[in-house]
Amino acid sequence: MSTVGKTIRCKAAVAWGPAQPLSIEEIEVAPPKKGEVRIKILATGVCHTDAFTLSGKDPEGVFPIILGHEGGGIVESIGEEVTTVQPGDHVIPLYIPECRTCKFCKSGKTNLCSIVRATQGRGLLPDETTRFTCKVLLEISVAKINPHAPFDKACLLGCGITTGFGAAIKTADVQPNSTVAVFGCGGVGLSVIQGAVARNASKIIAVDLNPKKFEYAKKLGATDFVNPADFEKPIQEVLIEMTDGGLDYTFDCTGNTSVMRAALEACHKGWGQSIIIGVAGAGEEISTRPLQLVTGRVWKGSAFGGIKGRSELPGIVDDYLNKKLEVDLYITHKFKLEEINKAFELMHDGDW
Ligand SMILES: NC(=O)C1=CN([C@@H]2O[C@H](COP(=O)(O)OP(=O)(O)OC[C@H]3O[C@@H](n4cnc5c(N)ncnc54)[C@H](OP(=O)(O)O)[C@@H]3O)[C@@H](O)[C@H]2O)C=CC1
Ligand SMILES: N[C@@H](CCC(=O)N[C@@H](CSC=O)C(=O)NCC(=O)O)C(=O)O
Ligand SMILES: [Zn+2]
Ligand SMILES: [Zn+2]
Repeated sequence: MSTVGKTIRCKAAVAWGPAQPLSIEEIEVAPPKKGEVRIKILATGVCHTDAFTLSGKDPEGVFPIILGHEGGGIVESIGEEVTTVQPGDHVIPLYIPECRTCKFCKSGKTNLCSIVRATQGRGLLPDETTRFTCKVLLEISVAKINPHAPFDKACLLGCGITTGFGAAIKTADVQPNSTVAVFGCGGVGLSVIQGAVARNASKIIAVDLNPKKFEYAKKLGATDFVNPADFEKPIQEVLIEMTDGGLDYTFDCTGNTSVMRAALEACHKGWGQSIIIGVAGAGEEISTRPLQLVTGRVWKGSAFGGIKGRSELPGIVDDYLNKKLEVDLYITHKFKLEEINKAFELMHDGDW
């Protein structure tokens, strides 16, 4: 029986409050309005940003909330005036949309489309309402992808992998034969490594407190492995000694503001660039001696790897299908929705 135009009942993992386990609830999903798309979500990854929001440290975290911004699914129905996707299309939802008409989209300088940002942090659509309670998005927040891509893999391209890969190849524009250090080798950091390999960097140093992450970093092409716990001196000094004065590019993929400082200060004087990808908690700030910047180091940030979701994400999905981008290695476990809390526990343990 067709569900078009009707309210749907489905299951969702709801966070009722900070630091509480998610609870599986039946929710109602209203039909999409003008310019909106209702999606049947079939798979989702868990990104550290989900854990961050769940922790209560996200200044924009409003509860109750249905987490999960790394998804894949099929368009179930569309609202009036939607023209670029239709029911049955395979899609990845975008947390940064691409309207192609706002000042940001037209600038050619950024992927940070502004259309939903004002209401997004409050869990609302731009008309200040919600269809929830579920996955109804604006048409501009949907990337249509190759239907041959399996959702349980492609969903990871909806955040972590694309973010790290894009930060290396787009935001930093890593050059051949350059040196790179990646702080934090979770899903995001491992993908920076993939981007650095794609750009033929000559030295790629994986930095993590958890040595288990080095197995993955090695498989993806990191050349050196450094655990800050093995050294008594600041990690930036260790890295500067290893690289004859510092790195060409460093990336923070931890969200820890002390690590962000170390990553900047590990850069080579005169030209080193440090890219902040990690998300830090409410009230946290970064600092360094201004001399670090005066002497030519550059501090930048990157959201979703600088990737424009509708224009560029479908090509990244094709790169995966054409075996140019590794995704399968990232999947350590698969859980049913009812077991979602185990996924968060494993992310915090990092012990798999
Ligand atoms: N800007 C953007 O668009 C995006 C930002 N993010 C952010 O990027 C960050 C990484 O996300 P994700 O890869 O999913 O996270 P993970 O938790 O999977 O990975 C983080 C890694 O950093 C390690 N780590 C923690 N502290 C340190 C330290 N002091 N020195 C070195 N390594 C350390 C962790 O080790 P251990 O296992 O021991 O904890 C872990 O291996 C998060 O802050 C997330 O919110 C994510 C997606 C998009
Ligand atoms: N709500 C947080 C900010 C969260 C954040 O930094 N989001 C990143 C993506 S992280 C994905 O896993 C992002 O793309 N931000 C773009 C933006 O416009 O915010 C807070 O308020 O600190
Ligand atoms: Zn994410
Ligand atoms: Zn826009």
